[in-house]
Amino acid sequence: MSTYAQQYAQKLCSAADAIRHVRNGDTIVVPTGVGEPPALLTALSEARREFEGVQVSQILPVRKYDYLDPETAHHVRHRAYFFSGVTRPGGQQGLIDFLPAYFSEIPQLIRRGQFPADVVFTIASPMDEHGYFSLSLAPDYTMAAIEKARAVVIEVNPNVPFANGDCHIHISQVAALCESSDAIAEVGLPEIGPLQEAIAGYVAELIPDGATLQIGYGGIPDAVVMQLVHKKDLGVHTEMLGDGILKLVEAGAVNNSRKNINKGKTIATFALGSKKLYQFMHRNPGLEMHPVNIANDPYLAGANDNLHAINATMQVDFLGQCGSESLGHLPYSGTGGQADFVRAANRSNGGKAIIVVPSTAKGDTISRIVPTLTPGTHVTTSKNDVDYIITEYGVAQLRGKSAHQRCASLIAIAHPNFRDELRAQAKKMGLA
Ligand SMILES: CC(C)(COP(=O)(O)OP(=O)(O)OC[C@H]1O[C@@H](n2cnc3c(N)ncnc32)[C@H](O)[C@@H]1OP(=O)(O)O)[C@@H](O)C(=O)NCCC(=O)NCCS
Repeated sequence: MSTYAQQYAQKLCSAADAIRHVRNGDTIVVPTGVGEPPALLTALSEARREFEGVQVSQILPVRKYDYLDPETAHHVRHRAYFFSGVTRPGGQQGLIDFLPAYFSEIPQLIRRGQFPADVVFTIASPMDEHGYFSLSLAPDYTMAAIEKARAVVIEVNPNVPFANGDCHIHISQVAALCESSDAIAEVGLPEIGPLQEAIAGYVAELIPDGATLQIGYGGIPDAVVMQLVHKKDLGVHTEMLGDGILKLVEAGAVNNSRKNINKGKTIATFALGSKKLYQFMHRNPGLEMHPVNIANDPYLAGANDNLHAINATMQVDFLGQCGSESLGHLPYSGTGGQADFVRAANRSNGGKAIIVVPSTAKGDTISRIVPTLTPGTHVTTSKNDVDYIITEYGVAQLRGKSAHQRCASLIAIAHPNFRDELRAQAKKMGLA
């Protein structure tokens, strides 16, 4: 038996035993989305009443674990870097606190000790012959937390791909490990209707052959990629690797040949999609998974010419300020990498920062283009960063434009039912 295999055997235990590395008052850092380790979080949930003051910090939890029970929050409590469907109700009721940050800066906040990281719980691929595991599904802020943590506890699952990049941990760095074999959770592509198609059509017109893409989170960015399958020589430098990007690779639209950095490689920091996507990641020389301080760094991503960043928002005011993460004061998601990639695209030669938004919400009863953001709205993309806003009625290009010009361009792409009212408001505000 190799020394690595011996260490593996010594550290292997049940999930119930592995979680005993957690002490009262600890913060456990868990990777984004499907990087979460279900067996460890289930064991923590079962034993939660035996702990006091433990926090779990994560972006986008996928499964609903019992530790989220508000009755036991003084034992184990979630603290969100970004809300998902399972944590949003708790966030909106004030039961789950959140940590505002740019995704690219979470590793730095962890390294500086401003975001605590005492223990890491992560899913991992099986170990290779050199003693390494791949944290391919989400190296994001997890690699920084591993440097800082007292104990790294991993859940080894044969369904986790062994991907390339800076996403590996050695057996010598692991305090304990357990094994599981459940399928990795799958997240399908959203339904694409006429509205999504219309917005995606405008976006596709702005993207030239040879562009490098960042595709954001939400229904419309996914719809956009379907209209890019006939483009040529596209590159990918993104935060989230999803099935949309896989479709572009399969269609031959992506070859990364015209990137200025990481030529020939697709770059991402977490994956969320189908089993097929996870299999595509396995030992794929055309893909590298990197920590988010690399993947989302605006200077690095923006070193690629023609970087086109496509992200979604929920509300846009007359200056172009985007509220992409809350509904008024109620948290909905988080900043994620939106501002990172808007800034990256603004730095890139020939780049474009594109924000997509349906013109209305709630069955055409609410305009998403508004004179001022709803009080309490968290601003995700600022007026100085915003560039293209696209609705199903067209494109408003805002960067370099005055307040009056921005207001007129945004009203022109608002839903027709709201345009007169918005013009009247603009007059009152001295913007028309
Ligand atoms: C904005 C964001 C939440 C979009 O996700 P989405 O699922 O496409 O969001 P939707 O536009 O469908 O809106 C979500 C819900 O809020 C409602 N909503 C949106 N805007 C609204 C508004 N202005 N007023 C009232 N309700 C609104 C929608 O109706 C929808 O409700 P429903 O689920 O009951 O239908 C998501 O893109 C995000 O979190 N962005 C910030 C992070 C980011 O961009 N990261 C990029 C790198 S991956």
